[in-house]
Amino acid sequence: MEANEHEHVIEVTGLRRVYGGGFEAVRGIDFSVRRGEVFALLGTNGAGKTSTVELLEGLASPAGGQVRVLGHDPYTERAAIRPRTGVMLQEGGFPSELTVAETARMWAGCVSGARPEREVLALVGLESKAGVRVKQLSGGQRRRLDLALALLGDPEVLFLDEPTTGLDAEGRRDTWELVGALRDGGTTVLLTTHYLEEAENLADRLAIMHEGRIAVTGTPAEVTATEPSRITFELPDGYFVGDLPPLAELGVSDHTVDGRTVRLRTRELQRAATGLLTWAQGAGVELRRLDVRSASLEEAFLGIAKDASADKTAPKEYAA
Ligand SMILES: Nc1ncnc2c1ncn2[C@@H]1O[C@H](COP(=O)(O)OP(=O)(O)OP(=O)(O)O)[C@@H](O)[C@H]1O
Repeated sequence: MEANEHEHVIEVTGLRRVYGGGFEAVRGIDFSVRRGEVFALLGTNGAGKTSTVELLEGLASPAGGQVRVLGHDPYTERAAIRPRTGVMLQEGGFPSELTVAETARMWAGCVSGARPEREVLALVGLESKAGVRVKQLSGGQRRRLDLALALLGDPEVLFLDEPTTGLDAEGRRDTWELVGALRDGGTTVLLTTHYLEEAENLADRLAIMHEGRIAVTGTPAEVTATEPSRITFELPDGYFVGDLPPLAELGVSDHTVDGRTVRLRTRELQRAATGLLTWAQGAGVELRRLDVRSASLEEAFLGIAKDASADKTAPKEYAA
């Protein structure tokens, strides 16, 4: 098939997953992932990320709705898509007595057209550990081995379930670089993560799940824009909050005062900051400890999780 960057490689509509005891872990979700995109699924603990990814990987069948991966149903047409996808599970569960190279070789035997194991071990920085038994690897090195195995088939679509859990800061950066390079090479990546910084760094688009539903979908910038920005400063000596220009007219939605420290929240950051600085200049005063910042993905995440608990009916979505 001709590579088309607008092609939806993953399409999920009305997807539901119900476990044996009747618990509905995924409650009708919709999203799509374009070719060559990195898409992150974020969420609170137990939000339903792994339950969703398992449906995309064809490991279980949905209780309702539909999944298409590369145009196929991953459960009933597993044979068609398996050679074109790579899966990194949360727990690889490989025999701990085998060495790293033996594990890769064993796994390569299950993958049609597998790359040489040395090549994938080099990609994840494990070539020097080829002769080491899996049980002697650190937790982070095991995650890297899991990733190497997912790359053996040179997949078009890569599923990464918490790829950097247990990695130190350097290992995490290395994995981000590798995922970035894979994306640049045209690989479509769907990942779950608990690290908001990871999603901010890697994801072209993301969805935040909460209690089986998607609360918001969009680019990291679109999602952070759902939360107000903040301006913090110290009141100049001899001034009170009442001396500032009317805050509502500057687009400030609320403010708090703690001693001399004033904290403003606004969805119109430029207008509020300009108004405040113009006032300070006019008054000939300095706003000490001035800090102006957009919401981080973490603030948006916390705000969305809180809102989603209060209102389960209206997911926010931005243009794909
Ligand atoms: N086999 C199962 N039987 C019954 N309930 C399950 C089963 N597996 C998961 N669940 C429940 O489904 C919900 C979603 O779990 P899931 O593992 O998909 O969440 P998650 O978003 O991946 O969480 P985490 O971030 O903690 O890994 C949780 O409430 C979990 O307890």
